[in-house]
Amino acid sequence: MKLSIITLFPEMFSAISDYGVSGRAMQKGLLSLDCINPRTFTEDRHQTVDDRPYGGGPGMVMMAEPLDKAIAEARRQVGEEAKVVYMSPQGRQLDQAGLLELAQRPAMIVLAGRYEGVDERLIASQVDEEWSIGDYVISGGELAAMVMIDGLARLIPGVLGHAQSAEQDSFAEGLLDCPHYTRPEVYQGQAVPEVLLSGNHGAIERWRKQQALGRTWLRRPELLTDRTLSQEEKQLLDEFVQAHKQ
Ligand SMILES: CN(C)c1cccc(CNc2ccc(C(N)=O)cn2)c1
Repeated sequence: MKLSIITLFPEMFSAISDYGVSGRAMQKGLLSLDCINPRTFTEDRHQTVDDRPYGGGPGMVMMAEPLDKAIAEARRQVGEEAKVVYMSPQGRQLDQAGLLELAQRPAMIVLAGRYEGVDERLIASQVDEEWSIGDYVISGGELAAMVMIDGLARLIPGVLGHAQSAEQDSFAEGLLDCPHYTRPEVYQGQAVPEVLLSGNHGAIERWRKQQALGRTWLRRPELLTDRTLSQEEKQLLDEFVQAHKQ
């Protein structure tokens, strides 16, 4: 996937280009990231990219023209058909299903706004989709863009080895994750659940599924209403609930 990011702070993106899964995806050429700074397209001495809001009110608004020119340059880089995505609290809430959709795209232009937002005329003329990482405001769209890019990077075929594969992500199944354990077998007097040491892969798979269902029921029951449970899953959850109520 070819990504072009419109941002006043390109250096921030080293956090995903220089580390981890997203960094490796870029090294493997499975993901490319290029940042374009709207300040490059200003003509005044102060390189002005923001100004006070019409109608008054706190803060500043990003001006349309430098962004328009930056997006035009981005289109030249990643192709005219790339969608322009704007990170904002007013956007569609990002979830694992949304990441799967985004990961299918060959290219994308991501607009990371600062201040109180962007001139609405730019949004109306250039933005295809608004996405939000959650119902809260942070100081800029950059961290939101990096969260989204990190999440979609691991879903790009070939990025994760089969050993880490994202298909088995519990969230890919609409459930919370099961508990995980590693050495030592006993830590501060707490032993690893016997089943995980049994080598019985069927029992281990059932236990993990039961734990994922049970923890979802305990912590995020609303996720279960959107999900039809198989007969076996219903049984596993009932067993968990009975044991929980003892
Ligand atoms: C209305 N307003 C303050 C605003 C509008 C647009 C961008 C920004 C930049 N900050 C962001 C960006 C995204 C998210 C998110 N939840 O994805 C949270 N904060 C702020």
